[in-house]
Amino acid sequence: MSPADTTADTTAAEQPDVLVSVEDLKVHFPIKRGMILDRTVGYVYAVDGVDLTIRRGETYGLVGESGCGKSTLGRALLRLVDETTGSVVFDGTDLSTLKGEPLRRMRKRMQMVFQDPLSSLDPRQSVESILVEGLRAHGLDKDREETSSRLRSLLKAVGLPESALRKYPHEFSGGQRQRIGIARALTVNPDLIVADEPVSALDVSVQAQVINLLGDLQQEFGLTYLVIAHDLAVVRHISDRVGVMYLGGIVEEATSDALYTEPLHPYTRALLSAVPVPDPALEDRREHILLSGDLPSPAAPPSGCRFHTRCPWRQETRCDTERPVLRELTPGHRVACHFAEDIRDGRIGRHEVTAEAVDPDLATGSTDSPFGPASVTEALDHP
Ligand SMILES: Nc1ncnc2c1ncn2[C@@H]1O[C@H](COP(=O)(O)OP(=O)(O)OP(=O)(O)O)[C@@H](O)[C@H]1O
Repeated sequence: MSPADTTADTTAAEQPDVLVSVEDLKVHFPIKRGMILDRTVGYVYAVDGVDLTIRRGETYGLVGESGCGKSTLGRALLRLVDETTGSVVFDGTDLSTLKGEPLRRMRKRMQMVFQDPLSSLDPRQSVESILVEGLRAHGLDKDREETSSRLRSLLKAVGLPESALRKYPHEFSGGQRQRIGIARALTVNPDLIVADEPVSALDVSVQAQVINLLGDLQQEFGLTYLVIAHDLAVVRHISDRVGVMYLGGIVEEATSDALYTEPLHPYTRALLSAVPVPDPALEDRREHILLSGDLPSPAAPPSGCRFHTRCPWRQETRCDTERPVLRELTPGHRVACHFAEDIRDGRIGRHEVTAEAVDPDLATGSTDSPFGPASVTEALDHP
């Protein structure tokens, strides 16, 4: 472990600017069979060893394919699902040590915004009663005057007129409904908001408005966000740092700029190469990595590196048997990949990367990144 790794790993929980610190978090759901005996016949390894810190006032974006464990991780941060092992420390308190009233008080500081505002809002309740319910759950609805002025200022903050209070969810557009969902999360003055696919059910133009709103509210209320999305463009816009998840683990984490301009993990590069770009000239020049095969089942994850079954850089034996650790390869940029580590540490010289190490049908290289694709392309072009 490099000195940089040690610093990042040991002091995260004690740093005053860290709001959430997750250590080796695992959430394994039992798979049950049998009508009477209800035997456990296996587990879904939804979250399988995640280390993560979120700083105060930061937006951390979490991306990955459907089923990789993003929502489960988000829910585990809020203790909406119990961890199997590992810890979630929120503002210095290990959440697993709390129950009853202390847990309820802590939960008030963490709220969730959901993907589909229509299904997350009760159609029989007016906006007023939806918002008051949020306050009531935490005993904040005692004073009528205060409640009413709080509701009005919340609506103003999310850009809805006061008349919205008397209406019902079906009377609003998708974007307006998401504004109501956000107002509901804000009723209790949270520190952290976990937004799970907050704009993926909305039209593109409305997505931008809601993303801007989240940014404005962050400034106004000093919020910290975990934004979960499968759309890399959404996360890029809104996030300070981004983590890429694959089969229960984070495989790469960096500032938004670094991740999008210098992705180091082959999975991240495959995801980015699938994002359409508007300029056809750029499209021809950029890297195209097609991943072979489907996402393996989280109930039977591959041994060693979880990504090895689809990886164009797979090193035989090592990647099949050793699980790479998320390490800092360049300052602030953490990657879990043997191949990327070997290049960084000079164990694989750029000139030594052979066609056998890179399946040319899968990875066709590019000239964009100085560390990743460029090194592979250079090596293939100059054996
Ligand atoms: N309560 C549960 N019981 C059993 N399995 C679960 C449960 N919740 C989630 N899973 C499984 O855990 C895995 C990860 O699911 P999760 O919803 O966290 O992924 P995701 O990346 O958020 O995907 P999506 O974007 O489709 O929601 C999936 O295989 C899912 O079926």
